[in-house]
Amino acid sequence: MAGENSVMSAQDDKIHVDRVEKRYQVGDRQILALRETSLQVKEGEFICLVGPTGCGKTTLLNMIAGLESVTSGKIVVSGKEVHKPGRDRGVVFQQYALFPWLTVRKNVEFALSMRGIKGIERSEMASEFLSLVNLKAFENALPKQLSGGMKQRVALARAYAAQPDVLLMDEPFGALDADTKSQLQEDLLSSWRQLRTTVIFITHDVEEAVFLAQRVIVMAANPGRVTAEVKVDLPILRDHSVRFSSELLHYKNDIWNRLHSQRVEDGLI
Ligand SMILES: Nc1ncnc2c1ncn2[C@@H]1O[C@H](COP(=O)(O)OP(=O)(O)OP(=O)(O)O)[C@@H](O)[C@H]1O
Repeated sequence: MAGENSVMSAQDDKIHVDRVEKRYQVGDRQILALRETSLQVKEGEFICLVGPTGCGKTTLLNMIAGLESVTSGKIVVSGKEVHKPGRDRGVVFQQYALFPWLTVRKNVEFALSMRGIKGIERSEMASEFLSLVNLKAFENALPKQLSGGMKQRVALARAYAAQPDVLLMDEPFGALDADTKSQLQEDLLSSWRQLRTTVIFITHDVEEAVFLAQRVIVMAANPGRVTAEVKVDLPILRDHSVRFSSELLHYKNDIWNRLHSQRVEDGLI
């Protein structure tokens, strides 16, 4: 792995993906979805995974979530080997997995109930998380009355309310228009600065990856693998001005070039 930031001590790691491989059997064919892959993520770090379709981003995320098993190697989160899903790891998908029969507030309160929080405390905490994603005014609406961006905000509030140690996000803003997407990116960063959850975020959008991440993991397909890590040294406070800065453009071009040269090297173009 061409890692600029791969020297990290094991005790700093919140997530340690250790020589993990994933194979799927499809009929009499074996698919190597992820070739031996290692990755370390520090507590409170925000990393993005980028790469072409089929490079194993979702597979890797699902294995960290415990939704998929590893074929070999191991994944350790907070010092414990992952064998199944757990409340320490929250997942946010592209499709907002909300309960359609519950109001916005009840959707968020549900996550708090799962943590055993009841009564006034639950109600107050739900209000805080709804304010965090700017949805207080819509707390009594049902999901079907909301736009895509608003539904995704509810999904975020619910994920935050579950207070996972690790937030795993699979293209959560992929289906949104550009304006809503930028707003949600800025909101996500501002919530992350407050909550300091460890985040792994998948995206196809290189600009989104650079804007959000402290480190971008670049992947390639056939077989799925990590080909580079790029440390993003942009200010921790990233607003609109950072989005159009020459520094961001520099990182964006660097990652584009890496993705492009990998495709050339793999004989795909
Ligand atoms: N359940 C499955 N059974 C068989 N093959 C699978 C399964 N899930 C994923 N794959 C294969 O594993 C490889 C990696 O898939 P994965 O969905 O992880 O890629 P991805 O990088 O997330 O792609 P995309 O960007 O299109 O979402 C692909 O070749 C895919 O076809």
